[in-house]
Amino acid sequence: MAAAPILARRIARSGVLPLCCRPPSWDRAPRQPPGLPLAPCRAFSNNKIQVELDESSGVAMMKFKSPPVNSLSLDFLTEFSISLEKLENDRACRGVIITSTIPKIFSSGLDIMEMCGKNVEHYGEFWRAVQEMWLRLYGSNMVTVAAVNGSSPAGGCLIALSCDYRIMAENPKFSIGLNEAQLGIVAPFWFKDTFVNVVGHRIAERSLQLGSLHPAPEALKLGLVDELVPEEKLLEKASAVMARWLALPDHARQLTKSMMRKAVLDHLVAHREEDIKNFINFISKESIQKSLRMYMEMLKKKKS
Ligand SMILES: CCCCCCC/C=C/C(=O)SCCNC(=O)CCNC(=O)[C@H](O)C(C)(C)COP(=O)(O)OP(=O)(O)OC[C@H]1O[C@@H](n2cnc3c(N)ncnc32)[C@H](O)[C@@H]1OP(=O)(O)O
Repeated sequence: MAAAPILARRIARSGVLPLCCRPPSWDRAPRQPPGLPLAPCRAFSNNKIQVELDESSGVAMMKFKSPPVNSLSLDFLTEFSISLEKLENDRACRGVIITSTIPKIFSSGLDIMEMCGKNVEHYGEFWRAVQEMWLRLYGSNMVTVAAVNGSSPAGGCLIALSCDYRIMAENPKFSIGLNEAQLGIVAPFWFKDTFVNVVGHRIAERSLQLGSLHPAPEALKLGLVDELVPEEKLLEKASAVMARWLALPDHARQLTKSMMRKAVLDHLVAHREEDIKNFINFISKESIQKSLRMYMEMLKKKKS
């Protein structure tokens, strides 16, 4: 029996406190008393995500490892939320770098198969898990850096947008954006708000209406990512950025982050059930199901 639905229900029941459930952490600087041997790396690896926490720096490396394309299935989202929760509650952890082990792909976004031909209960459970993941990531007290080492459409882009800083591999073949309109679906208001908060209203409106996927150099120009670096330098750069952000007192950075993001987080928290109903109604429409099936066929044809 699959564990994910049980875990998803467990998370859902526990409820999420955006920004964030653990106490403020200005007293949580990583502790490495001088003269002691280097603190060990603590690792936990589940099926789809691998996490390593370096206790000496307080930085966790989170790597997506769900072939072929790191699509955000219910299982993946559940694992992601649990991993974030574990790190959030770990006093040794102050920051997380998110990247992928799959060559050329950061994440292909929400798993389209989770939105095709399933029943209403499944759609509800799936959408709650999508919300949960975003509330935890966007509302995290940790410093979050996305090291985008491949293409990152739709839900993959949302993950990057929800981080504090985005570094992308400078390969023009890698693209990023909220391309939902190309699938005949609509990014929900909290995807849109997250996007607007990063790139501003005009760029977000044009990009969303066109369902654009921006090659890395264009993404940089639009401010969708903060910098581009050669792929082999991506993790080194992410660590350097992380060190700069962690040099500030946690409480000042966290309260500032909360001030910037609170309205958008509160909006979803206040309308969570309505948002789930809206998703179920939308995705259950035969016309939407047809669009998604056609899109999946198009992906398969592209291969042959
Ligand atoms: C009111 C609310 C309304 C609803 C809101 C819903 C919001 C939705 C958000 C989303 O995230 S929707 C998903 C959007 N994602 C995409 O458009 C990406 C589609 N995929 C691609 O463009 C490419 O696959 C890729 C990621 C660029 C990788 O290309 P590559 O050539 O390396 O691999 P492929 O041969 O295309 O794919 C391999 C394999 O994986 C399947 N697959 C790809 N993406 C997805 C996905 N998102 N979900 C499920 N499956 C996916 C693809 O079909 C191939 O399968 P097989 O043919 O091998 O069986």
